[in-house]
Amino acid sequence: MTQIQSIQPIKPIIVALDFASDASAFTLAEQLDPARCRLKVGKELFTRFGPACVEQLQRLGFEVFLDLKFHDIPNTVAAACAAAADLGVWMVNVHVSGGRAMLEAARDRLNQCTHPPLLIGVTVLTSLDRADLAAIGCAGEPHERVFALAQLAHTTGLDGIVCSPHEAASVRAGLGPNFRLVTPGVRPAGAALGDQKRVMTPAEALAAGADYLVIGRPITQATDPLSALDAINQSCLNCLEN
Ligand SMILES: O=c1ccn([C@@H]2O[C@H](COP(=O)(O)O)[C@@H](O)[C@H]2O)c(=O)[nH]1
Repeated sequence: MTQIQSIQPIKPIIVALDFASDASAFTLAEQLDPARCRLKVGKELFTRFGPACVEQLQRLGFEVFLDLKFHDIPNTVAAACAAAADLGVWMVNVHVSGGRAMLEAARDRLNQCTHPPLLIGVTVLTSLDRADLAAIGCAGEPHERVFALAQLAHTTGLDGIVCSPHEAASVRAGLGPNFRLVTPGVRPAGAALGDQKRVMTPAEALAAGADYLVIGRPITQATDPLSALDAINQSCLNCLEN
């Protein structure tokens, strides 16, 4: 398999802790190893349990991706990004469709922070296909819109984007090895897709140039989440070695 050049990290998996109970999230986190994965706190966990749950996961030694997908007027998004930096998270994200001024405001505010998190732009949600985009007035293929949004994120100084693995190779080729590609929409072969529409396996996503793979239910809903993560990590290792 040809490895597309990128800044592949040693631990590409970000486990999405989408739980309604903080006890369930922490029970899983306490079994996981911060040397082998990062964690993602999204809207459900954060809305129920707030910054305290992020701090508790960081105390366990994990780097946390705060996935709140900020999308608002520039002043509001910049302030929210500063709040995320104060929380000490590793990565934070905003919707690129919030526009140039919003992206620049977020970038400028984080540049003033001592330890800024990686600033990542969400392009086209992995649950959307061409028909879904058409229904919200966006003509064309998802990859075309992803690439246009990726270019805007790149020119406004973001550290990378969220896209599906399907767009990773073209964005990597167009925007170079240092632009971080974070891909949800990742499913081990045979796993249920759920609401994801633009999907690849972990090895395929890495081979396409993804840096970080966001994986939730295939790990968190598995009978044995640790074995599921180990198997995915092994498939990633095999891919990176080949
Ligand atoms: O385009 C996007 C952006 C974010 N997500 C988030 O990733 C995880 C995926 O979870 P799975 O259980 O592996 O489907 C979830 O937290 C989403 O909010 C995404 O899926 N697509």
